[in-house]
Amino acid sequence: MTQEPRTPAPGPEPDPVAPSNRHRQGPVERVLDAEHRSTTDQHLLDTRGITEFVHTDPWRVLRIQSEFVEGFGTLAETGPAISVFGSARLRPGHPMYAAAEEVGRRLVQAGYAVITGGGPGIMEAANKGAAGAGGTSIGLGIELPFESRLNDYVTLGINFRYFFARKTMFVKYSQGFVVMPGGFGTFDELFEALTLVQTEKVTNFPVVLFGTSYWQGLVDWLRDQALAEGCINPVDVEMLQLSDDVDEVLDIMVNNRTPFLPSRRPVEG
Ligand SMILES: C/C(=C\CNc1ncnc2c1ncn2[C@@H]1O[C@H](COP(=O)(O)O)[C@@H](O)[C@H]1O)CO
Repeated sequence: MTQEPRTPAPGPEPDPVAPSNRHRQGPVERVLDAEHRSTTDQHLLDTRGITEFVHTDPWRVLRIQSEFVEGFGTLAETGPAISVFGSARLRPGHPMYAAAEEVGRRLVQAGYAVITGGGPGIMEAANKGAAGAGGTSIGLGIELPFESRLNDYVTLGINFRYFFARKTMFVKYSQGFVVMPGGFGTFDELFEALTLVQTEKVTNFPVVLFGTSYWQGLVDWLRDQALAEGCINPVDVEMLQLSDDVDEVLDIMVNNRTPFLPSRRPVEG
């Protein structure tokens, strides 16, 4: 048996573009029937289920982006700053702890904010000196597999998941590096700066190695091996300024003295 087509209900034809059918989804406006109307907020709040996306690289890119946004947003108005690096393991009572505290204090008195990795040891000492002098004492912490937290002397802190985002902040927001004795973490920060200066990604960027007896061996090795083998240029060794004297460190930083300027490039020919 064939079914008769349904006769439309009598009455006026519905107007598909009537104002009541116009529907906004964010900035976009569409004509939609009631069945297809929904808001972006509804989708956001209703949708659950698949959660694996939070462990994928595209999602990580957003987290990485958020670290840059947070870092730039927090530090943009910091004013002049110097980063102080050094061992997480040299604790109060070590002469370098006292020296780092003095460096932090003197930098603040010279008008700089002090930036550290926000951890214990030398980082804590530099933050302590800076905070004690009433200055801006910045700690850029890093998430580690073992418990780590910002030291008690950080007055402005940011915690990072990613080393590379954090390292960008040290370079972007400081005018120079003071590198106290330390281990692999300190070497990483030191060689990051040296590479950026060598490749002219940053200019006028003094790097001082504080503690001649600790660092002299590295400088000698760079000269006797790396330079002798032609892996670096003489100006690359000159980038490193050794000092045991806080006054001298201040002088180098304040006067922005980078000894290899104006041109680092090897003469052609
Ligand atoms: C070792 C312990 C905690 C480590 N906590 C750290 N917190 C923040 N930043 C750190 C930490 N450890 C290393 N860093 C970074 O590397 C540099 C020091 O590393 P090193 O290997 O000790 O030289 C330092 O400048 C930080 O930026 C528990 O005691």
